[in-house]
This record gives sequence, structure tokens and C-alpha cells, in this order.
Amino acid sequence: MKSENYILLVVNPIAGDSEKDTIIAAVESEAIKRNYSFQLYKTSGKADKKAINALIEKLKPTRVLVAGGDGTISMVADCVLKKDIILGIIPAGSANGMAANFELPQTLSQQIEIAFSDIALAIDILIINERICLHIADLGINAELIKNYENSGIRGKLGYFLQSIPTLINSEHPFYFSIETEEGIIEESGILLAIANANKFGTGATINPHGKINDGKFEVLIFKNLDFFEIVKTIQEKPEMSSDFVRVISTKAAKISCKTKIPFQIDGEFLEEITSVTAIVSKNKLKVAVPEKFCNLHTINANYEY
Ligand SMILES: Nc1ncnc2c1ncn2[C@@H]1O[C@H](COP(=O)(O)OP(=O)(O)OP(=O)(O)O)[C@@H](O)[C@H]1O
Repeated sequence: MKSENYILLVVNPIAGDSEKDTIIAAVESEAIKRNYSFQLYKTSGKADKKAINALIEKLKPTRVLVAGGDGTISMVADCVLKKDIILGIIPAGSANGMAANFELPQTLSQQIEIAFSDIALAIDILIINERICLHIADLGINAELIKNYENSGIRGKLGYFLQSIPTLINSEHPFYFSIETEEGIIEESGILLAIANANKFGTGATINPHGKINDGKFEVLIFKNLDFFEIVKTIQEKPEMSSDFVRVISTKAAKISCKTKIPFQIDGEFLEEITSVTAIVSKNKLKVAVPEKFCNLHTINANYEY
């Protein structure tokens, strides 16, 4: 065994309300098969980032795998960023937005195959209010739903489902946003403002069909109303949504101000109710192991400057 060649597996034991022993055993077995030394870290919800950083410093793994929801994936991504480490994702959350975006397969054995493969895409990351965002942050009813879900104590898809109707009834939308980009200032009201690096929410809803995760830009999308027919369109891969339903601004940086405090989430994790958000594309890219098909779709990387 090459003792210097470590694989670190970070597991969130409570993510998605599912058992993780099967994942741990399968990853460990694959690591041994490929002559890696294997180290497991189970998150506790307290000081995990510090502990993971210490393990990375000590073991110098060439690859870090993460089994959890988007919140855990984002935390681990922050630990491997700026280091020569490939991130492998085993989706195990309630709503796996990153996995949906990377078109990761459904079966554990296929997910492990990809997480160990050398096909890696260097993706953009966003810095939003000084935190890392890989996927989608938003202000409004989706963040409110996540807040109610996290407070309910019922995890998994059922937890989201049970909170969806009360959230819609009790939400104080519309919210009023002012968005400042290099193009100027725009005022708009809506139910939800998304800051999207990727295309889809964890539910699979495509809210940003034309966004590219490695083009050096992100999209600010203001969803103006709860138009049922437009919402249904988001189950398609490339929905053409009406401009009466959503306004899209593609940019490298944005400052968003709100008149009142609005629920805010990043990568599926409710943070707080806030009145201002700044978002910028970071120069640091993150290497993520992805399916070959997904990687090929992104190989014609635009020449861009930050
Ligand atoms: N052992 C633990 N006990 C309680 N909470 C934990 C533990 N480990 C991590 N957490 C918390 O889990 C949250 C992250 O959850 P994660 O996003 O991985 O899963 P999820 O919420 O089920 O999935 P998703 O984000 O896809 O909906 C963080 O708030 C973190 O503090």
C-alpha cells in the first residue's frame, strides 16, 4: 500500500436522513482496491471545517470524497480549494443540487467510479457575503422553505414537502430588490432572487438553463411571481421561461440590497435574514470529479478575464 497516497472520506451522518454505513464500506473497499490509504471523518456539526483542514494538512490526500448534502459538499470544497486535490461527490443529502447539476448517476457503484476517476472539471466558485457558493444562493421563498425545514426537525424529502404549503401561505412576498452590476442598477420585485453558478435546484428544477459552471460568470435571476405554468416548465432540461416570469442578469459581480430583511441561503443551508448581499466570481477554481459526458460538454471553455 502507498501509505503516502491518502483518500479522505468526509461523511455527514445525518444528511438526507439515510444510513451511511453502506457508502463508507463501499468507498473504503474501492480505496483499498486502488492502493490508497483510507481515512474516514464523520461530521459532528461543530468545528468540522477546522478538523477537516487539520486532516488534509496531516495526510496530504490527493483526493477528498464527500458523502452528504450540499451544505457538507460546500464546506469540504472550501477546505480543498487552492490545494491540488480533486473533490469526489457521493450525493447523500435531502435535495442533492450539486449532484443534479453534475449529472451524477443514481447508483452508488457508479457514483464511486466517478468520484475515483481522473476526469475532473475546474469549476467556478462564487464568494457571497464572504462565504463560498458552488451552486445556488437565494433570497426569498426558497430560503424561507429551507429555514422552515431546518426548524421542523423532520429531515429528508418528506420534511421539505411538509413545509412547502405553510411556507407559501405564510411568506411575506413580494420582496423588493435593488441589483447593482457593471451594467448599472436595476429595481425589481419578486418572490425569489437566485444567485446561480449552476443550473438546477436540488429538486431538479432548472432555474438557470443557460448558465455555465466554468464560464467565469454567474446569473442573478429574479422570479417575479408564482406562475404555475412557468414553474412546471422548469422540469425540462432547457426551459424557455417568459420574461414576465423571470429576469436574468449575467455578471461577474453583483450587489443586492433589499428594503426589508429577507431569508437567505447558500447551497441549501439557511443562513439568516438579511438586507444586503455581495457576490463575486472567485479566481480560484475547484477541481471536481464529474461524468465524462458532463466534462465534455464543458471543454470548450470560454476565454475570459476576471
Ligand atoms: N453529526 C451531526 N449532527 C447534527 N448536525 C450535523 C452533523 N453533521 C453535520 N451536521 C449539520 O448538517 C448540515 C449540513 O447538512 P447537509 O447539507 O449535508 O445535508 P442535508 O441538509 O440533509 O441535505 P441537503 O443540503 O441536500 O438538503 C450542517 O448544518 C451541519 O452543521
